[in-house]
Amino acid sequence: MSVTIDPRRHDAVLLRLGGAVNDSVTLTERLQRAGVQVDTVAPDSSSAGLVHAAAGLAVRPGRCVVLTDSESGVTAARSAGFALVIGVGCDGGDAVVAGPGEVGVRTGDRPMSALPDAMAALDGSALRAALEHPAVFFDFDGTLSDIVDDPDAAQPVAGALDALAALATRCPVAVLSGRDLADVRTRVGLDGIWYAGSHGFELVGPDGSHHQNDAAVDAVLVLAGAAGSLDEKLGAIPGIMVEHKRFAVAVHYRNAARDRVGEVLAAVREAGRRRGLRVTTGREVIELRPEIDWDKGRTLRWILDRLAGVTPLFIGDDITDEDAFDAVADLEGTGIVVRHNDDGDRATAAHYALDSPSQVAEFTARLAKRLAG
Ligand SMILES: O=P(O)(O)OC[C@H]1O[C@H](O[C@H]2O[C@H](CO)[C@@H](O)[C@H](O)[C@H]2O)[C@H](O)[C@@H](O)[C@@H]1O
Repeated sequence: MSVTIDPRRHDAVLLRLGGAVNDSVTLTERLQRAGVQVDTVAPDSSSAGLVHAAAGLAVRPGRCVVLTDSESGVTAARSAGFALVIGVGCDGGDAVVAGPGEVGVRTGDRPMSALPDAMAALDGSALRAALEHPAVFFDFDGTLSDIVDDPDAAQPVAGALDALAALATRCPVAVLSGRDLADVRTRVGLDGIWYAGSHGFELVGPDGSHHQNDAAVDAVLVLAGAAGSLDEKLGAIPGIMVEHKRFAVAVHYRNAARDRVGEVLAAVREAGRRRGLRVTTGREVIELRPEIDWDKGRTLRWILDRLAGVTPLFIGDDITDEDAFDAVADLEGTGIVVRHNDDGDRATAAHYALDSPSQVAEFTARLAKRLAG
């Protein structure tokens, strides 16, 4: 089973190894070169010990990997909600490897803070070629809308809808959201653009045609069951909110006490394993989705296949937007990340950055003007 540590999702790796494990030094060097911290913990570290070690690196378990060669290590890491548990020759984790040499490390991303400013690139000549015939894709939360404590209160920032409407008269425009399709469509409310909900499992085209990923339909009932039991199990924890969407279940912990987050992450990961669902994470949220190779990157490609002669530009802020950044990079398009601090100065595959949803609205208005000639 191949497994890759991804600096966009993982800030650190804890090595909880009892036996002499070959290649752990080489893995440590590869991780450090990619900007991922590494620490060695005692081979009998408990859940609390692992959490303490992560805290010592100023890293949350939800963004930390544990590499362990014992079942007790797997159990300890899992029950504390660690992001990825890799077993060296032992089962029960998210992946099993024969040795650290088999663990891949993604390279080539940059911290958000190191990216050039997208507005300056638009005003100068850097984006000229890329924006000759663009199709522009937007994420919703954290991109068109400020992040707020109550997911139901999120609205597009001032100027965003006018700018989107102006842009849509000049080029294809799409909003690719993790929200339910009906939810994001209502919040944006513009006709004549593409909308994708639940990270792309369901879409509506500019002509109103509806599309869905048929392979995901079987998971709808499973997701409903998971939403119900997670609500029962976690709903009483102050600050936890379970959002049930047609093709996903999001468990929000933005408003929960920090010392309750580990058990929430662990419970959602366990539910995902038991029900054969995929687990993904976002800004103070952990989600279950159908176990299908489908995401915002695939969705962007699917839409592009139905448009002719355009170059994609994608603007997003979250980990789930990184799939779309990978896709646009592949397609020689442009990725713009909206900076934030929920995951520290995390790595991203985007090419440029903006500082806030208000800047996204301003960028979009300027782009619409530019395309109008
Ligand atoms: O892909 P997106 O359109 O960005 O959707 C991602 C998730 O956004 C929402 O949650 C996030 O925004 C909330 C409102 O600002 C915030 O309270 C929460 O902490 C964020 O995770 C939405 O509720 C989720 O369903 C989306 O998956």
